[in-house]
Amino acid sequence: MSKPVIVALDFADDFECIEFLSQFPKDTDLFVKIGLEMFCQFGYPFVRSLRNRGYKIFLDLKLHDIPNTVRRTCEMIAKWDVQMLTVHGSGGSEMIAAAKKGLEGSNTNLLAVTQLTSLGQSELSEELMIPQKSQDYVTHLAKLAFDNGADGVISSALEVPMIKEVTDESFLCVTPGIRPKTAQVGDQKCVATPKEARELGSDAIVVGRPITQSEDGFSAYKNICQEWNK
Ligand SMILES: O=C(O)c1cc(=O)[nH]c(=O)n1[C@@H]1O[C@H](COP(=O)(O)O)[C@@H](O)[C@H]1O
Repeated sequence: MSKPVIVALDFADDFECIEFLSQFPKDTDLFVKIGLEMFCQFGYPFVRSLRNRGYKIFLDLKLHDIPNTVRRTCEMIAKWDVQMLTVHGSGGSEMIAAAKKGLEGSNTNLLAVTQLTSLGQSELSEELMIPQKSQDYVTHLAKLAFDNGADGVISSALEVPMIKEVTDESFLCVTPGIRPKTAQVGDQKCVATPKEARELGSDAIVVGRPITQSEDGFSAYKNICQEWNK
């Protein structure tokens, strides 16, 4: 099975989103990411409607709360038949384990966010006062997630080899911050091309604006899939 290109549906309204999706032929095996922006506006009915179209869903809610609240939230999401869900790894061991417990019996992969790809070393040390080097912090959070039952992490592609080394080959590394050579980097600090991500061992890539803001979203998607799965 080819590894997925997950399309991040970060749209301001559902009409724009549905219009974007209408470019894709019905038989496209689409894997989409629903993030906070769309979920806050359209909630579960939107998730269900995309699932009913046969799309695979990465529900990117980046949960971060006390373990009890996260577990109860995950128990609810476990009924939604989504393929991936995110929590923040920095929520700690108990919170990660509680999320996994909440998802018990479902097919939802639990992914922990390590360090956001929009944060560089200076934000980490100067703003968040985290003394570790960024790479050490990421591998530490990845190991914490692994040890507490997560199925994988969200990280930069550049960090995948280190993460696989401290966890396991089967531990999923899902990587945003993907930019084909011709695309604008924008607010992302840690970027890689689809080819680089593949060579570094990513299990799936998350791509938003290079596809959703393109004149021809379907072609952009196909080109990225081609480079990724070569
Ligand atoms: O959890 C994520 O998906 C995520 C984590 C992270 O560290 N960086 C990151 O960019 N993302 C998401 O990945 C997507 C990237 O979108 P583009 O930068 O438009 O390709 C957005 O939906 C982000 O919310």
